[in-house]
Amino acid sequence: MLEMQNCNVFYGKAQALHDVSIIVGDGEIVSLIGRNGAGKSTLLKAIMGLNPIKSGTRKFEGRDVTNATTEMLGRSGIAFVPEDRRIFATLSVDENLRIATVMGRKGPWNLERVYNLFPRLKERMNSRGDTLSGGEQQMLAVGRGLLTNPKLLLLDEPTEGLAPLVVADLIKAMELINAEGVAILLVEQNLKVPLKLAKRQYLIDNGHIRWSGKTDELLAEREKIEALISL
Ligand SMILES: Nc1ncnc2c1ncn2[C@@H]1O[C@H](COP(=O)(O)OP(=O)(O)OP(=O)(O)O)[C@@H](O)[C@H]1O
Repeated sequence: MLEMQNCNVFYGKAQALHDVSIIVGDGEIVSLIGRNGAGKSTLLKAIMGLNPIKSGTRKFEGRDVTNATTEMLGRSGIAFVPEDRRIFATLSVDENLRIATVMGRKGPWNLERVYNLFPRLKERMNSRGDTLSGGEQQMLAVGRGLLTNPKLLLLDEPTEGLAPLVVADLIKAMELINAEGVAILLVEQNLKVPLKLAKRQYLIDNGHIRWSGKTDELLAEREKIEALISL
């Protein structure tokens, strides 16, 4: 579905991604793991067209979309849920969601289905964005992404800083979303959630993909991998 090949990304003169190649197959959940500052958000933004790719290629569903804009990539079916969630503080939960329905593609996800997936959002539908807990904000951000009816959802550290019970709810939600055929590229700093959800993993460090493989291969090399992400 998504194929990034030999991508190089710079901030000014500083190179943030070096020859990064990553593939997400149809309906797959793939994780991108790495410590603080490793280049995870930079790669998600490069996939979404928010960071220019200086050299390398981006393909989506077999088409070369290296030169596509963020809007074009969104219309093709990629949605990005950023780390800071970008909730509209003065709008209610319901208003935050309705705005996404205006921007979205046609498809199976609608307001009712998002409220079914996250009943807590329904309970809080009239609450302002700035009164939500971290977990509620994350649910809202994911719900908003879904309302664009993506084929691929890019999630930047969705469980960071959340209580274990909320993380468990989000894991269930991600499984349900994936069961509906939506592929997920999940960025996390530690292995906990990726090991539960993803069948394949990439490890990024200092802008380089240092390791990639199946989750059971990762488990066999767990100590080495944990050393790479915890330094
Ligand atoms: N807008 C920017 N301008 C300049 N340098 C940046 C910018 N954004 C990120 N960087 C640098 O690029 C490198 C990769 O940062 P990035 O945010 O992609 O890391 P990350 O793995 O997502 O980390 P985190 O877990 O902190 O979000 C870091 O050295 C960071 O300082």
